[in-house]
Amino acid sequence: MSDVLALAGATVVRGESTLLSEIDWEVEEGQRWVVLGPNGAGKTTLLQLAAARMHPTRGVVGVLGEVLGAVDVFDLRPRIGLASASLAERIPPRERVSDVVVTASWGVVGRWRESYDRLDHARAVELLEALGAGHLADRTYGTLSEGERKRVQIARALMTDPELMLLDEPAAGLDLGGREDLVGRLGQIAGDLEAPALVMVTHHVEEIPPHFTDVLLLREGQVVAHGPIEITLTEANLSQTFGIDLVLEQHGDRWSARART
Ligand SMILES: Nc1ncnc2c1ncn2[C@@H]1O[C@H](COP(=O)(O)OP(=O)(O)OP(=O)(O)O)[C@@H](O)[C@H]1O
Repeated sequence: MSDVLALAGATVVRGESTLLSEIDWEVEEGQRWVVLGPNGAGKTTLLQLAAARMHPTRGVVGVLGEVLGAVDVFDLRPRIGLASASLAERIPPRERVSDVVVTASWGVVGRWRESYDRLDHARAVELLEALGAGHLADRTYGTLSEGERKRVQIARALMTDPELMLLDEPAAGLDLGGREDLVGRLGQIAGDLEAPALVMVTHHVEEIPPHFTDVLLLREGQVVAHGPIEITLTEANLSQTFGIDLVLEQHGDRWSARART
C-alpha cells in the first residue's frame, strides 16, 4: 500500500450513532486536501482515523502504507503532523513557545525531558520563523494571541518532518487579518513541493488556501463528493453538503460562498 491514506468502507459507530459510514478515500503524496462539511458531519472523526488516533469500527484504514490494527500506532504517529484544538488545549500555558514546538519530536506535550538536541532547538526556531513567529520563541504559550497560537501549533506539527500533515480548523477563531495571514502561510506550505501531503478540515470555502488540489465534501458521516477541487467544488455539491442553496464564487485561487437570495 503506497498511498498516504487509503480508506475502504471505513465506518465508525458509537452507541446508536454512525459517525462515519462507508468512507472510501485515497490521498496520495503531493496532494493537498480540504475536508468541508457542516457541524457534526464527521470531519474531526475522519481526521482522527487519518491521525491513527482512532480505529474504524468496520472497514480498512491505511495510513502511510500501514493498516490500522496491524501496526503499532506509536511508531506511526511521529510520521504524522497534527494540529487540532483538542491537542492545543493540552499545551501548558507556561510552556516556552520554542519548547512547545521542540517537544513534538518526542511526541509529548509539556517539557518533561531536559535534554533536547541543539539541532532540534535550531529546527524549532527555524520553523517558527518560517511561520512568522520567530520573535515569539521565548514567550510563554499562554501569553500568545489566538492567531499566534495557531502559527505555533502548525510549527509544532511540522517539527517531526511528517509525511502527512493534518490541520483541524486551523483558522477557527481568527479575525479577518489573522485568517488571511494564516491562509497565505498555509498556501505557501501547500505550494512547496517538499511539503508533506496535507489534509485541512474547515467549514468555510473562504479558508481554502491557494495550491490546495482536492476536496472531500462530508455530510452526516457520508461522502457527498471527492476529487480535484476544480471539478468537485461546485455549487450543487456544496449546497448538498450544507443543506442550503448556495452561490459559490471563485476569485483567482480563492473561493467564497453565500446563501442564494
Ligand atoms: N463518542 C461519541 N459518541 C456518540 N456520538 C459522537 C461521539 N463522538 C462524536 N459524536 C458525534 O458524531 C458526530 C460527528 O462528530 P465530529 O466531531 O466528527 O463532527 P465535525 O464534522 O468535526 O463537527 P464540527 O464541525 O462541529 O467540529 C457529531 O454529531 C458528534 O456529536
